[in-house]
Amino acid sequence: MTLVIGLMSGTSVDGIDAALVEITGKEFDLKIELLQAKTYPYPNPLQTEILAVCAGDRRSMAEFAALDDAIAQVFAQAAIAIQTNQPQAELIGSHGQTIYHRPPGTAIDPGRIPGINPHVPLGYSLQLGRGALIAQLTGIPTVSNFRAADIAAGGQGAPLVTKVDACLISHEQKYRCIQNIGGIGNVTYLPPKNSATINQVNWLAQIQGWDTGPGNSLINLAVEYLTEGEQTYDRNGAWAAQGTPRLDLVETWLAHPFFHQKPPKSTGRELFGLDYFQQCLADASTLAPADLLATITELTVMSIVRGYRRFLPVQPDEVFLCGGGSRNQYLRQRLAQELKLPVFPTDDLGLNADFKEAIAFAVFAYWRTIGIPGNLPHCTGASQPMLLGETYFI
Ligand SMILES: Nc1ncnc2c1ncn2[C@@H]1O[C@H](COP(=O)(O)OP(=O)(O)OP(=O)(O)O)[C@@H](O)[C@H]1O
Ligand SMILES: CC(=O)N[C@H]1[C@@H]2OC[C@@H](O2)[C@@H](O)[C@@H]1O[C@H](C)C(=O)O
Repeated sequence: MTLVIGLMSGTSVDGIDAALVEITGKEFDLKIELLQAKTYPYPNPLQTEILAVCAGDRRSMAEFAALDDAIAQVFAQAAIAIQTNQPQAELIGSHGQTIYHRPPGTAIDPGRIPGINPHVPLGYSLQLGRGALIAQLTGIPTVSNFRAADIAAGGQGAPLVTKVDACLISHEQKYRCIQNIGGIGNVTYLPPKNSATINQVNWLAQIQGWDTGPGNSLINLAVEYLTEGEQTYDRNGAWAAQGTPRLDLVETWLAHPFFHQKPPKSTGRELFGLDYFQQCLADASTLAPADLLATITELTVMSIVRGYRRFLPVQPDEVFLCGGGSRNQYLRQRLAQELKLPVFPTDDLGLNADFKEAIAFAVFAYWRTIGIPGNLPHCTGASQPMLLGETYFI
């Protein structure tokens, strides 16, 4: 049994999810017990700084390094706090804060540096909150920078949780989808374990996972816009539920090439952030507030539904939600209606929907120390299974 802390802050940039877990087993016998879990909100000035940098504001390298260390400090504080009245953890797995994500095959600023080809064969993903400082401040060995190894092998570096989902919540007979609705959405498709013909390698090869597009990112931006910053999200989807989605606009927005691209695929705030929201707003300028929110929520719903129909070999028997969007009742209801399927939170499988990603990074750190690869290469597009993360000892 190993006691591990998982730390995650996602694309919503709302705070650090910390999970203290007991881990036993390895892959197919992997078991976790959640001892303590809490979200520690970012201090306001730090959140503002992160959002500004994510949105493309420029900083000097000295300021950038200071931001890296500021994030590491609040992650370390979260790791210390989550152990209150608990036994001391042996290991930390810290995802850090994604500041920038560029999938392979995409290049920016062509020709910005004369004589340099901007088209390189690898993607790029930057998470701040360096593990070295977290290890130093907590006195606990820390694994971080989990996406780099998958990207080095030609992969997207995301979504990574696919293999953790496979090991923890697949079913013997049923086809399951595990849908995360954070800032961005991502799905894990899990065929029944007994469908494997019949060894575990074949079963793993049938699993799929990709980023579905926006989760709550556009919904949050819409609420902030409509309330002039007074509110940051549509609690339980209550506001959207009062509106009617404009389906023609949803269809227009679904024409975006990302939704048509075959997996492996990943995305971030770079694609579904402020610029994209402003384009949506320009299309929807005449809509009443509730209709705007219903329409933007419908985009998340239909991007998920169409993705399943287009890319899955077999439609799921049941869908489980995680991430903050699993608490949006309107969104959940719309998904269930469109999919004509039961949709539950992963809590119903014994896996806390709010902390599943933090738990996953505890598992990745644990796998790193016992030498088990964390990625499913056919899902991320990497050439091979990779040990994920860099370990820092004190
Ligand atoms: N009760 C609720 N009703 C509606 N939406 C909610 C509720 N609780 C949380 N959310 C939404 O969930 C978001 C946070 O989700 P989560 O913490 O899963 O995101 P994240 O981890 O930052 O994202 P990602 O998975 O993309 O990295 C909030 O910003 C909000 O939009
Ligand atoms: C680059 C990055 O941080 N991606 C996140 C983000 O949030 C959801 C989705 O986009 C997913 O691809 C990923 O996180 C999860 C934990 C993953 O890698 O599986």
